[in-house]
Amino acid sequence: MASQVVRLYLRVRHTKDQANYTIDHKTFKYNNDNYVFHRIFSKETSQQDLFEEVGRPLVDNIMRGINGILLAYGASGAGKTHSLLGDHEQEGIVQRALEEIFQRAKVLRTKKNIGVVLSCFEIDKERIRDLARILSDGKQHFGEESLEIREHQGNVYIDNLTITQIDSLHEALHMIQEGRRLRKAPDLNVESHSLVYTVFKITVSQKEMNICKAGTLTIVDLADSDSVQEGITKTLESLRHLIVDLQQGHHASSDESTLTKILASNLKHNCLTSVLFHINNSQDKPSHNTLDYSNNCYSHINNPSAESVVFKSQQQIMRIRKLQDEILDLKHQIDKAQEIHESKLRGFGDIIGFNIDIESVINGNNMEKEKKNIESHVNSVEVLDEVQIRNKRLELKLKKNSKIFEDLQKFESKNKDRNSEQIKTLEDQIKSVKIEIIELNEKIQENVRKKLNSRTEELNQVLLSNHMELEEKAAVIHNLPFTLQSIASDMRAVIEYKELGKSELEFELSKKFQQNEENHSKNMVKIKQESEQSLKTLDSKMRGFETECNIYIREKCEKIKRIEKEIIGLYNLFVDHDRLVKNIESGVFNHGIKPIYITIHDIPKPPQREKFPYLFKSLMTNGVLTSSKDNNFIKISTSLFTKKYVNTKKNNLNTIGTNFRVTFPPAEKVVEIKPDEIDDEEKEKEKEEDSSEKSLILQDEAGKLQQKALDLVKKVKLAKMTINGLEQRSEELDVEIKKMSCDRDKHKEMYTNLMKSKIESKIVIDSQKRLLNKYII
Ligand SMILES: Nc1ncnc2c1ncn2[C@@H]1O[C@H](COP(=O)(O)OP(=O)(O)OP(=O)(O)O)[C@@H](O)[C@H]1O
Repeated sequence: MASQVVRLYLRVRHTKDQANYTIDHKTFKYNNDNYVFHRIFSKETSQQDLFEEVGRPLVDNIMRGINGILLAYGASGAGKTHSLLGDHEQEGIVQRALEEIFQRAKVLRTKKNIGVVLSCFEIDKERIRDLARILSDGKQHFGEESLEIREHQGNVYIDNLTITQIDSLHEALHMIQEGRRLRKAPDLNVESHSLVYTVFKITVSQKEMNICKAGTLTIVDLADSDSVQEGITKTLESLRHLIVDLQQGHHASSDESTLTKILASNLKHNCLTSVLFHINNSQDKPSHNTLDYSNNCYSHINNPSAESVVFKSQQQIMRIRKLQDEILDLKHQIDKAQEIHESKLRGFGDIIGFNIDIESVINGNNMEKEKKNIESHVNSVEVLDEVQIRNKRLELKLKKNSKIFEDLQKFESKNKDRNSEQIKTLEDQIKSVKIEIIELNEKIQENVRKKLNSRTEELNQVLLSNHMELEEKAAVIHNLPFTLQSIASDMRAVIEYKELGKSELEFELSKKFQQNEENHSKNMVKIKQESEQSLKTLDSKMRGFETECNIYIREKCEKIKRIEKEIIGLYNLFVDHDRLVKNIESGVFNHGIKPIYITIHDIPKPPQREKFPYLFKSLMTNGVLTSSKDNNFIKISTSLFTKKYVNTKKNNLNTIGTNFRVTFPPAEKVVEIKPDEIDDEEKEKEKEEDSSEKSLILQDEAGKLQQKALDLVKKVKLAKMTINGLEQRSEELDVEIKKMSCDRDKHKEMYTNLMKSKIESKIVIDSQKRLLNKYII
């Protein structure tokens, strides 16, 4: 039966100085409770010390072919991963164990065939995820599917798990590093990997002659012990049962959880299980889960007899090996002694001339008979005494040796029974390893076959495509000289064309530039001239306006003066006229019935017409006065001339409103009223009326003049506006001139740009020339 040893350790992570608990080498005291461990590691314990105490015994065992399990237990952040994997400054137990294994393997490889295989996976809610799936492209991939646990002839194994043959420490560390990196979403959710178990499995196999032994070390970074997740508490509980069962020598029930099922494969054979509990003292109260759990385990394991089982069997193995060596040594000694004895007997027989039956002497069959025979023959010889003494000594030695031999045979047969059990277990182990190896081989072969097939297919395809490509390339190469020749000729043509184009371009550019310059200067001159001309015209126009205005104003002033004179004259006339009118009215119109005849010459119109040309003209145009063709009568139809000139016919006097129609009767019937007969008063009245009429006309005239003056002002304003417009235009012209100078600058810039592009195109042409030369070469 396989023997088991369980060791419990505690590592306390100190992040606080004061704590309400004390620790010593083996006991953790919290309030009144004592928790005992095989060893407690405090803050002073370095990673190396931890490895020496916890890791090295496990490494020693797997190098002897004894399995090992290391479980890191504790709340999240207590330091489980730190102990197992460490950080970039301080490596953990896993790396140090691998270092130790590879160091030992290096020494052992001179005598033995050593193989190290590594696998890492994690258990997340009872699902197994392979962390080290290395595909053909050599990259580490994250297997998403859950792997299955299978059993074959009592051996538990994970189907399809990547088991990597590791040849160097560097490879192993790289794989551990990758496995650690690939743990479930470590970057996205810091706490997520506290809920999964990370497992690293290291198997070291050794083969010497036909003897093969292998030991597997399974290292588990357990999930957060404080987690209330049902799956985790269940697994930890089943693990505790497993540990306790192992300690009590019961059959370990491993069906409860995935983890315990996996561990069971290690526990089938001799196994050393170490549980490293972790506590972080930053919490005011240490994690009771951890302490209670450890306490539960410890109460069952503190039984030294159990621990001694494995050591006893180890001692036995050592003792057996020692005894076997001793037996071989003794056998060798006996053979040597026999050889010496034989040669001496032969020498002695030669001396005494007696043929001794050496076989019988050695076998001791006829020892007594031979002795007597010898004694009877050599009694007389002194030498015989010496021979006898020697013989006796030899006899004694022989007896002693045969006794030892018997003892050894007895011991061997005794040990044989004990060894047979050990050998049986070893054989079992070898068988299981062999099966594993065969399965692995089969898997590897299948994988290799699949990969080979796919690779061959790929290669065939590649070959086919390469072949086609090569053929295409060959065709291209075949046509290359022609293509190159045509390219060369094309290039030559291009260069020639470009050179031509270049000179043409240069010529055109310089021509354009010159043209631009000329146009520009011409434009400038033209604009200048135009602007000067327009300014001059404006000036002359202004001057013309001014003189015109002056003349007009002068004329008008003269006119006004004349009108003033007229008004004065009219005023004088008015006085006479008024008097005349008054006379007429007093004589005839006061009652409106008396016929009055007025001869045409009484009307001052004809003589007045020349006298007051403006006034008459105005009266005529306004329809105030209308004369008949024969000048026989004058029609007065305006209110302005009410009661001024009245011609009456007998019984033919019409009065229409304030207007009077004056009709001149035929000559024979006209009663001539001579001017002398008209009263002075009437004359005065007439004059007055006339002058008022004239003054009105003059007023009217003055209004018109005013109107004209206003028109003139308007014209002046218009002229001013025109001047302003012209000024504006000249400003605009200034702006245009500026713009033109800007354009000139732009043209200059364009010219420089064109020159630049010319240089660039020259460079391109040169490079193409060079390329062409290359092609030609
Ligand atoms: N003894 C120690 N010395 C120095 N640093 C430590 C120690 N123990 C833990 N740490 C640091 O504390 C942090 C948390 O530790 P770690 O990740 O090992 O805890 P954990 O128990 O594995 O937590 P989880 O279960 O959440 O993964 C890490 O940064 C680690 O480097």
